[in-house]
Amino acid sequence: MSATANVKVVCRFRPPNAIELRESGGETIVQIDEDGTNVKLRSQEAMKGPEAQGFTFDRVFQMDTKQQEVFEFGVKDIVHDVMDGYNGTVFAYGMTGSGKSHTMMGPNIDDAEMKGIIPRITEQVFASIMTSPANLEYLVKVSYMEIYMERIRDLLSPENDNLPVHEDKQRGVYVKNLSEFYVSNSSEVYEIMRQGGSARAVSATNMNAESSRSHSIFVMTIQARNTETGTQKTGSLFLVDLAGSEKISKTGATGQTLEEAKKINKSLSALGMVINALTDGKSQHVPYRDSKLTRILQESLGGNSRTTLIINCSPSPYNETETLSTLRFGMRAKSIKNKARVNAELSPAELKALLKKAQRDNANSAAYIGLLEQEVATWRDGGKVDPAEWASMERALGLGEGELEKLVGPNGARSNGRTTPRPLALDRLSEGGAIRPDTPTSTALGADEREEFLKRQNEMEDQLSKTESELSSQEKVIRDLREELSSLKESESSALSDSKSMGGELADMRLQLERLRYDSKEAAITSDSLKEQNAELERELEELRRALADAKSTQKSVDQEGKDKKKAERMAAMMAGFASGTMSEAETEIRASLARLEDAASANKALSPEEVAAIRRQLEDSTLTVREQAERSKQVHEENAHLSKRREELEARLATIEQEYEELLDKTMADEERADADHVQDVRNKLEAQYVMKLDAAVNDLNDLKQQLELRNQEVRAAQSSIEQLRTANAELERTFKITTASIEGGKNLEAAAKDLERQHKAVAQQLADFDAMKKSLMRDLQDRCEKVVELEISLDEARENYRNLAKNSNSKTQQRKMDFLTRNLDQLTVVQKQLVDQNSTLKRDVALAERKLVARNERIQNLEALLQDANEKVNQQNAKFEARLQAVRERLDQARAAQNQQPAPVSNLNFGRIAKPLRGGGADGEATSPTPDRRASGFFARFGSPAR
Ligand SMILES: Nc1ncnc2c1ncn2[C@@H]1O[C@H](COP(=O)(O)OP(=O)(O)OP(=O)(O)O)[C@@H](O)[C@H]1O
Repeated sequence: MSATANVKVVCRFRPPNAIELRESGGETIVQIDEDGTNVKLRSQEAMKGPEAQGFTFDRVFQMDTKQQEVFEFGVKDIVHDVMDGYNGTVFAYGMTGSGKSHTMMGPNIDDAEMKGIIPRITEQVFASIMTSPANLEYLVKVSYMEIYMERIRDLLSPENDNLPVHEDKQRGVYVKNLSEFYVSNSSEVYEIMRQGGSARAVSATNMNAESSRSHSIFVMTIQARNTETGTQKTGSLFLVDLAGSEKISKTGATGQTLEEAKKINKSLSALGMVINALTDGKSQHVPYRDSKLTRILQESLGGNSRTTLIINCSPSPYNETETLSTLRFGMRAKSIKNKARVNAELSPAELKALLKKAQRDNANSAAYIGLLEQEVATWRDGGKVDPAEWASMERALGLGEGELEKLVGPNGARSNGRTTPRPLALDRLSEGGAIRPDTPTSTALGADEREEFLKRQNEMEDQLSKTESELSSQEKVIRDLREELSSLKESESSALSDSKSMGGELADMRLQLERLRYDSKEAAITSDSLKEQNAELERELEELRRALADAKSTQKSVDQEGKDKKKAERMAAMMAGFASGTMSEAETEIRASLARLEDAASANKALSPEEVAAIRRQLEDSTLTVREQAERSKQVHEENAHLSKRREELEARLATIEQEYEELLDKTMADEERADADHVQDVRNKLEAQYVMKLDAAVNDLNDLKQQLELRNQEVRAAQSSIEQLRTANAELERTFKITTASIEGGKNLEAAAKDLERQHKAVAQQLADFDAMKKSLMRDLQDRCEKVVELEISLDEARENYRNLAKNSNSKTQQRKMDFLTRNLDQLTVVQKQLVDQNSTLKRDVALAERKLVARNERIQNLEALLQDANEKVNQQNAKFEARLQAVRERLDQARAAQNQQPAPVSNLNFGRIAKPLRGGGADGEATSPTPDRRASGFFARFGSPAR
């Protein structure tokens, strides 16, 4: 039931790929002989030794070999073996991108032309079941796993990571907890392949856009049960797509891909070591346990398996080194010897027969032992036993000489020329029970010890796997955390850099703000200083004005002094005129009367009544005259009052004119200060015209007034002289009256006359006193008026002088100088004022500019502050996000920690394959010719009590 056979090795070259075409222009270095069994690379021609002849394999496939052809020659037979209860292995080996996956699975499992070996095997299995005898019932189950980063992962339940490898007496080496799906047709297998394939670890490298980063192992277990005999055979087919060996320099692997490459290369080198140990003929120990791959393939390499190795190679010189290495690997593997046997379980009847036989054998052995013990006892007692009497199985069984040999054959055990055959039933039993090859470690152990060893080993594997799982989940958590941390660090660093740049901007802005504030302050200071300068200049201007006004007032006071002098002179002249008045006629008459009275008195003679009457008349006349004069004086007084009023009006008008003149002059000066020299002349001309007009009017008024005053003066003078005359006449009369009084003392008539005269004299004296008082007041009044007239005349003269000065219009040198001085001053003032105005306007412009800038900068500052606020908000938001992410990471960490202690339940999207579906042989070799669904599933229905059976 067992047969030793070498590993079958086939070699397949693929067409050059794009990189090779680019690098080597499609050149190939492969020579395959006509038999299609030997391949020689170009470099081998120059070699010496065995490799110079090339490499010989069971078959070498050209670049254009079809998938079907590879299947037909390479693996089709294995399908039959597996269905007969043998284990089978097909595995593809080669550098990355050499076509392993293309060969094993194919680019598309639904493409009849391109589908690879695994789908074809699947179809072949179900086709074989269809053609197998009807008394055979099959159960087909599949598993799909990968070894990724030295961890076994169930591709049909990817959450089952890091599964442990176990070994026991019955099953040999197997993966514990690997999910198995019962399948009843190719479609279900394809579905499983698709699902498992989608879970595989694949990455793009420089050498292969879809590089397998794991070793994938598709396991198909076929259990065939003979429904008649109860015999059961189980064959497992391992379809292995190894990850490709790769040169890091070529694949450009980095990071995780580099880690994967390291693990891939390590496990492939472990495979190479196992093959070396198996083939060098010296090694006592085969290092199966050095990697998960070799551990799983333990049965396939040097064990209970019929194995085919497909080495995939590149034909291009670009990959010649790798191809040579692959070919050498294939050559070494070719010499591995496997001892495949049928994995059969005996039926109860067979077991019974065997038991019976064993019991019989046992009885024979007991008889033989009895004979031996007798012989031993004789020998021990010092006796001798004749050689013909020696105990033998033949004697124990009562057989004749040589009959036993005939019975057991030449292989029977011989001891000291005695045949001691091993019981056939035991052989058979031991064959059925010990179907697994012993592991190197356990070969030296007894059966019980070996079992104990395996049990212990499995426990340790479980622990190891658990620890590895924990470690890996810890590593995953750590990796995740590191990633989170790095992303958080990145975001933190970006936030920091943002914050820094914003801080920089903020600092810049603050600096700008500071500078602006400083500029603004400076501008304010400059503005203040300019204002001060302006005020200073205005003060200077004011002082100049004041100086000008002082000069004017000084001029005025000088003029006033001259004016006062002139006034005094004129007053003296005017008053002198009043002093030399002529006597009036009445005064003369009175004086004549008085003279007569005095004469009469001196002559001491009495006056005649005529003379008294004459004097009386004269007195009455003089009284009348005095009255008239008083009346006249009153009128003059009234007229004077009227004139005074008029004069006051004129004075007021003159004052107004002067004031206007002053204002005009000031205005002109101010205008002159502001206006150009041309304007000064215009204004001056206008002023002169106005002044001349007003002066003419004033002169006319003054002339009128003067004339009137002259008339009044004359009248006053006349009245004064009459009064004087009357006074003199009155005095004369008094004197005369005294004389008359004295002369009348002698006569009574005279006494009365004298009394009467006395009364008259008193009345006249009274009148004269009144007249004197009136005269005095008139004189005072007159003096006042004269003063005013003189003042008016002086004013008039001044006005005239001014007028003349103005009329001369700078003809006067003094005036010219004054004008020049004033013009210079005015020019200077104009220049200064212009400068000030310029400065002022420049300053105003600057201030306006600075204010505008200030406003703009304030706006910018506000904007920047708003930006800053935004940035702060963003930073806060980022911080909040960061916190939230940190919290999430913490939660995930907690969850991961909590999950560590819980074994995840297998999850699969596959909604079939969990219940065994036995398939009945199609009966092509038996009574039935065409399979029917009922027949195929008969076992299933039988098992679940279906009425179909
Ligand atoms: N015999 C062939 N004919 C045509 N194209 C092929 C052949 N063999 C491989 N290829 C193509 O070469 C590329 C690489 O093949 P594949 O992925 O099977 O390589 P691999 O050995 O599995 O690589 P890796 O070890 O990196 O997974 C694929 O695009 C595939 O279609």
